[in-house]
Amino acid sequence: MKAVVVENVVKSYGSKKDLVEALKGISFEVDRGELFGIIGPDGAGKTSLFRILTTLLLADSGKATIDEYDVVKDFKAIRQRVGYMPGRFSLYQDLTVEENLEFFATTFNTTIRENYALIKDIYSQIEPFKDRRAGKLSGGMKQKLALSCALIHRPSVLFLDEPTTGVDAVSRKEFWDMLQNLKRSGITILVSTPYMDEANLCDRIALLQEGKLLSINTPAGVIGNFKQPLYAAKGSRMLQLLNELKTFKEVKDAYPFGEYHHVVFHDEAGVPPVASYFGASGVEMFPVTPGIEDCFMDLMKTNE
Ligand SMILES: Nc1ncnc2c1ncn2[C@@H]1O[C@H](COP(=O)(O)OP(=O)(O)OP(=O)(O)O)[C@@H](O)[C@H]1O
Repeated sequence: MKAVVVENVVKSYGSKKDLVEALKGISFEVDRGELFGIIGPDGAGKTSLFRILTTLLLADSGKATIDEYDVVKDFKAIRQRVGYMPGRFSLYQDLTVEENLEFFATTFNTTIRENYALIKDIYSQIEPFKDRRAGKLSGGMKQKLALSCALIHRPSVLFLDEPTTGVDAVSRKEFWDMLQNLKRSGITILVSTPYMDEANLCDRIALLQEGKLLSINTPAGVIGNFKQPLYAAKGSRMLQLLNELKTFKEVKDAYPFGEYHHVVFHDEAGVPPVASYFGASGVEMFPVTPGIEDCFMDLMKTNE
């Protein structure tokens, strides 16, 4: 049984003149117990997709099921089965940590004690502050409380919409460690993120751009499909270098990447003439292994 099945889901907002096509026919499946990442920049359609799958928004067309329950017909059953941590902080700022958790537990007809074992690792880190109002917590602590609340009814499928956006690097790392532990307890997790480096921590990823899925694969599979030569380049005048690189017919794409530019060539034959031209003017250029971000850039370029 698949935990999530999405078939040709379409969602638009607005009307004719200012129509926004947020999802342009999305299809994918998620296996039970998988940690599945939806990777995409702002506005790609991640939130719309999650809201449809958690029964908070109706799609214009297409079909989706969670644990074989239909998101439209069986919305009540799905609400019992899914946990949802929305992108923006969704907790009651004026309630304390413990009151927030109790509120969510009561909504699902359960108690903190009944499911304490599931949230223990996460909740115990904020439990010393259980009398503090949620609005007074740090970003990382809010995130842990929101995750505890999304888990308190022991969901079968957990949806996390950009859980690490705006959270510091240490808390981000901790958060992903928590997800790996949750995965071990058998929960299916769908997590959206704009951070490419987090893609490597998922079992499989779907790359979403302007409402379209560009690729669905394991992180290694996505990288394995990148076959073109990729080089890093650095010179004394980086903007000029970037513009100049783009004028070569051998260069498929060039974009800033940290302190370097990444240069994608159409094929190996195109590398020597470009490398020797820039080598003569003191530009440093060497081959690099592609990462998810390079693959995403390339898929977007191809998709244009
Ligand atoms: N209620 C709405 N009315 C009109 N347009 C909307 C509405 N909600 C979303 N959109 C638009 O639909 C597109 C997809 O938005 P969505 O929030 O699903 O993407 P996202 O990947 O979650 O991005 P973000 O991280 O910025 O929320 C965007 O262009 C957004 O502006």
